[in-house]
Amino acid sequence: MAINIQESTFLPLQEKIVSNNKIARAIELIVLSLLVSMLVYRVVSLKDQHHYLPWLLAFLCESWFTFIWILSMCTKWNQCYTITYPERLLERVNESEYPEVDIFVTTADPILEPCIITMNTVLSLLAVDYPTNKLALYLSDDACSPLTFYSLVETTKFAKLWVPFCKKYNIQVRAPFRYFTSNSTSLDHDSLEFRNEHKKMKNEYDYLYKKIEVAAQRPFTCDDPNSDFSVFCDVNRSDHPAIIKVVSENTELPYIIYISREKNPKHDQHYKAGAMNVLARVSGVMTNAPLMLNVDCDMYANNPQVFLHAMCVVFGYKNDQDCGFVQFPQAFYNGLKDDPFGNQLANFYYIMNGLSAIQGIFYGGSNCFHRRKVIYGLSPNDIKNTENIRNEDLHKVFGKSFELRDSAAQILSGSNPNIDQKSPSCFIEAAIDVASCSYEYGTQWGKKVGWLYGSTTEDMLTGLNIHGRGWKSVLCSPYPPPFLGCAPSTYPSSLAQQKRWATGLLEVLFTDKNPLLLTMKGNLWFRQALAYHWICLWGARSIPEICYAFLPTYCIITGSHFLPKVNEQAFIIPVGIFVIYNVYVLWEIKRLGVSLRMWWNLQRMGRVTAVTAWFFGFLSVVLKLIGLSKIAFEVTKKEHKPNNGDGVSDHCDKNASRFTFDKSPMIMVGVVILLVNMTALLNGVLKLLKVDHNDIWTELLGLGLGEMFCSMWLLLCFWEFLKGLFGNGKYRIPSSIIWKSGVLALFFVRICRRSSQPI
Ligand SMILES: O=c1ccn([C@@H]2O[C@H](COP(=O)(O)OP(=O)(O)O[C@H]3O[C@H](CO)[C@@H](O)[C@H](O)[C@H]3O)[C@@H](O)[C@H]2O)c(=O)[nH]1
Ligand SMILES: [Mn+2]
Repeated sequence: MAINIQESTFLPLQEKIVSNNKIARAIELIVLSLLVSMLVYRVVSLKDQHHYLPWLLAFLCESWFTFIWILSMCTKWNQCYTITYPERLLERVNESEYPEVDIFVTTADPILEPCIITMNTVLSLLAVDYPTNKLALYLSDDACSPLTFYSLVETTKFAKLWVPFCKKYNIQVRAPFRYFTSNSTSLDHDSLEFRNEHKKMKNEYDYLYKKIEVAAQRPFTCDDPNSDFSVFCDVNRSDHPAIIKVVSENTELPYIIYISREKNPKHDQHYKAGAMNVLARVSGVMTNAPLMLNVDCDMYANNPQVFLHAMCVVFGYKNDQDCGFVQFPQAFYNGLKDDPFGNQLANFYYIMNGLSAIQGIFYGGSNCFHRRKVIYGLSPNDIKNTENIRNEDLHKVFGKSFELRDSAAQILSGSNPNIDQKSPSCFIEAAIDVASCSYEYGTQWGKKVGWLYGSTTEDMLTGLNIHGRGWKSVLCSPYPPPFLGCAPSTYPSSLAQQKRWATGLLEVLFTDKNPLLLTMKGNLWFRQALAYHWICLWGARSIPEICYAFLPTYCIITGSHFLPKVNEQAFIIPVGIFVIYNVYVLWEIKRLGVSLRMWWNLQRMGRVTAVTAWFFGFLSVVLKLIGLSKIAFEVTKKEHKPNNGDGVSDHCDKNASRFTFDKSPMIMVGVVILLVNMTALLNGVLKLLKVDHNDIWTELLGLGLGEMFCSMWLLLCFWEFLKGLFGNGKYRIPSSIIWKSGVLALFFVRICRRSSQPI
């Protein structure tokens, strides 16, 4: 794929900009030294304590927090980002030299992931600024739904109008459901012709929308055995043969192929990773493009130049090694104001730019351009001669399909992959073969090649493995945001997502791709390994967070201390940490141009998520490790609000950011923390009321101001839960959960009381 660009005579296609990070580093070092002082203080003053337990626990938790602080500091130490210049690419590289790209879209459930959303993603990708004949779009449908197939067929018809329309008028937003909302349709073209065509497009889209909506409401009939839909008759989504259909081979559009891989309850399906591997193989057989882009079904292309930006990175380095994959950020179009559930990833900014200064951004599962050879397991500089690749070896790695072995050999040897100009439908049989359940047995799929199995965050594991082989990766964040998706819009779905992430991330550490192993045995950089630990330990962080959250109440109830008293000099240390840390995070967030409210939400959700979703993630990994349960990939619900012209309906809905609750036990620890803190505060206040005015200061000191403050802070963090105790309908925490938590809270209080009695 290398093209001859004499770098010296041309301006670069991409540039790495290093940003000044001195102030942030200084503050982080100050916080670190305070954390260390706190630990030292704890060791030194342990002998003066009457109650060892809280002191010891606090010491352990704070050691852990310090460790996490060091991980994040190392990740964020240098900050840089990449900018790309597509106009230079257009000037310099002839369209015919652009590499082919296979586009993968995955969907798993037409109800949780409404077809119309997936189809908008498909349309936005079909219409990108890139030569049509270089693209093939594969839609993987894990639900084996005739509705999805039908929608794709109908969408293809609409695309024949939509794609030329977008290109002719250089439309900026090419997902119709976003385009036809009043705020994005600025009608930049004023001509009568444009207005007519615009109107026509709107009607056609509405028609498509109706058709899909109507089809969703009635079951598919099996009257005509010759119809395209007959294969879907009475199909059981978890037990059916592979269905692969070439929906379009017309040259006006990219190739469009529908895939529903074979499913059989006897075989592990490996969820999304399994789907991705089938996509890799089927596309390998059919089009074998050297690059592949993968997106989640809700991540539509919001910037029509996104492929050009990606090519700037692909062509922008002399060495392929510098760019194993190009990741675009995950941003959301339905993001609620101020991110009440803390799931829009804004606070990742500095971590991401920090990674860019190490080995490169993590693979995020969507919005990523991969090199096929990297996915096929090559290491940098590991281009094989075709003669060296023995057929037997290929067999062991890629499986028995001749077509796939041939195409893989082309990729591995770096020879021009497009010798074969046959159309995809010539390979249906071969494609069905490689989409079968048993195909992977005895091969390296999921182990060394393709998307790796063993974690529900297959993205993290796969990316880690790529970095482990010594590839670097690039984060590219052009404006407007290249992809926009659907963030979970309710608290329960956000919880489920966070739990899946915490589970999958922690699972990564227990595979043979553990970052430390890869640093020792492979080519993962040490600091990159630290960064991987920072993210993979999310689930484990729940334990110290929970312990720490119980300390203030324990101390208040038992009359003991886990923080220095106000009249001690050391009191300044925790106060310093608290103040500096919070002001620092606020400053970080402010620099991103977001509100104070968002800062509060993120900091609050940091506590809440850790003790709820992350804790359950931790538990599921423990259960898996001791062999008691298996982990499933629960798809998050994508909301499609039919826009009635305003397009911003969710933002106007005042209740959208209110917490709703379902029966999930995940929030239980949070409720217990809330209840015990309320008890402790009440306890403290009652004690104060009883004492004499003159003694109030001594009493306050005795109670421990630090502990009282922590307790109050926690109450504020769990404020939404407090509202949930008294809310109505879906805004109320289910009584069963309140009762169970109440019992646990009482139990805790009793233990505290008992341990405070003299033995
Ligand atoms: O059995 C499955 C399960 C899921 N999916 C697809 O996987 C994608 C991601 O699922 P989603 O429920 O949207 O998960 P998110 O948490 O939003 O996704 C993030 O986190 C996942 C790992 O947990 C990554 O796989 C995703 O790429 C990343 O965007 C969707 O397109 C699904 O259709 C499948 O194809 N088959
Ligand atoms: Mn998603």
